Amino acid sequence: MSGLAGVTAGQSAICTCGLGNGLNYRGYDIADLALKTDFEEVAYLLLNGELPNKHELKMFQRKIIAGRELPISVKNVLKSIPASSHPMDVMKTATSALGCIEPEAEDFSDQMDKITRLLGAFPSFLVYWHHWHKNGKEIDLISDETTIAGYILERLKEKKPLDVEVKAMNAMLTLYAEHEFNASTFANRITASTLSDIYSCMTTGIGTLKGPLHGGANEVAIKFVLQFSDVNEALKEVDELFARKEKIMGFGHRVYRELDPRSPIGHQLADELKELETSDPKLYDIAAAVRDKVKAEKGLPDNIDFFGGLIYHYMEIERLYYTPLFIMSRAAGWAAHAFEQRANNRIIRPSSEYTGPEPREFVSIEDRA
Ligand SMILES: CC(=O)SCCNC(=O)CCNC(=O)[C@H](O)C(C)(C)COP(=O)(O)OP(=O)(O)OC[C@H]1O[C@@H](n2cnc3c(N)ncnc32)[C@H](O)[C@@H]1OP(=O)(O)O
Ligand SMILES: O=C([O-])CC(=O)C(=O)O
Repeated sequence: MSGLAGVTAGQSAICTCGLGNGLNYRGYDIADLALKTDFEEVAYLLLNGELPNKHELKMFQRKIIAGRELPISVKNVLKSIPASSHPMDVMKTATSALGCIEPEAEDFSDQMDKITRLLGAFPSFLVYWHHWHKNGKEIDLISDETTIAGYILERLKEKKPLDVEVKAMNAMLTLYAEHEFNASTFANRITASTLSDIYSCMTTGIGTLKGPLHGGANEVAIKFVLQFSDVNEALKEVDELFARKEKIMGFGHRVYRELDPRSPIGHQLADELKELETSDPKLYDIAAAVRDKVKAEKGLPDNIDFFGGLIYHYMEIERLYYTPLFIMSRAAGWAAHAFEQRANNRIIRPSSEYTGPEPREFVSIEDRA
């Protein structure tokens, strides 16, 4: 039970990992959702329990679009965060700042409005901070672009994204949107169980997601792939890592011992993106060779983060922005779990097995050796 492995820590109707084809959101297969919907449909599904009809989707998208503009005080906070900060810390701080200015009602009656606003605001936090610090300019956050995927790409790169990029971004947002009791969702649920506000749930999730054993793995995975000039060099380094018993980020999973059902979709997206003029297809070959060797020799499957890093690299997105993109998607899952927890709440407070000293006499500081 180290790391709570195998412990069922509660009930949830949101997602199953390992049943059916491997991953379902509210009963729908991840492959259908990732390749046949926009992320907004998936976010709506997670938050409301059902897929939206056309009218419901339009209303939801409208609210997200309206959530893109930020209060001046949040913009000022973003300007004051140094360019050297980790973008995950930027996201966490901006989320807190917005929560100070637009707090959630104490009875949570506006919880759906608050998360819809945040789904609009999360991309704005990143693009506003990015352009202020990297290009010295204040970017206009208002846009008619209907999808979050298109908005992120258009505003980050300041040009119209290609269809293949928007398709891949939409799919990535969907693949990352929800994953049962993973560490960040569970942490967010604990915060919800104390009846804290939605911004605190989100910042809890962000802080937990940042670590390289969880969301931060994709940043490390692409760094690993980029250091090699060919497949042989990469495979030699894998042998050396095996010999030193070091972990390779983007491999292994607590739940999926054979296959992460998101990974084949990631392979397909990377395969499509490697054909872009700006892409280096050799990186795909290196990643695929490492994937096959680690699986064949250690039995470890690549998780979504291994090819996830490559997909974002092919879209020419800065490496340290990969995990912030994860927030923009997983926020829907976190909120669905926070709402579910609130609807049937008991504070989450497990027990620990004590391994410290037996009860003993107190010795005052004058008498201590
Ligand atoms: C979206 C996501 O968050 S997906 C996860 C992203 N994280 C990563 O990719 C980080 C790298 N992977 C890991 O650290 C782990 O596999 C985790 C954190 C994902 C899962 O941890 P656990 O369930 O505790 O895995 P566990 O430690 O039981 O691993 C089983 C065995 O595989 C080995 N192993 C697990 N992952 C890796 C890896 N990435 N590279 C090399 N060996 C590994 C472990 O050392 C262990 O070996 P042992 O039995 O000889 O001690
Ligand atoms: O479920 C986990 O432990 C990690 C993961 O893949 C995710 O959060 O998407």
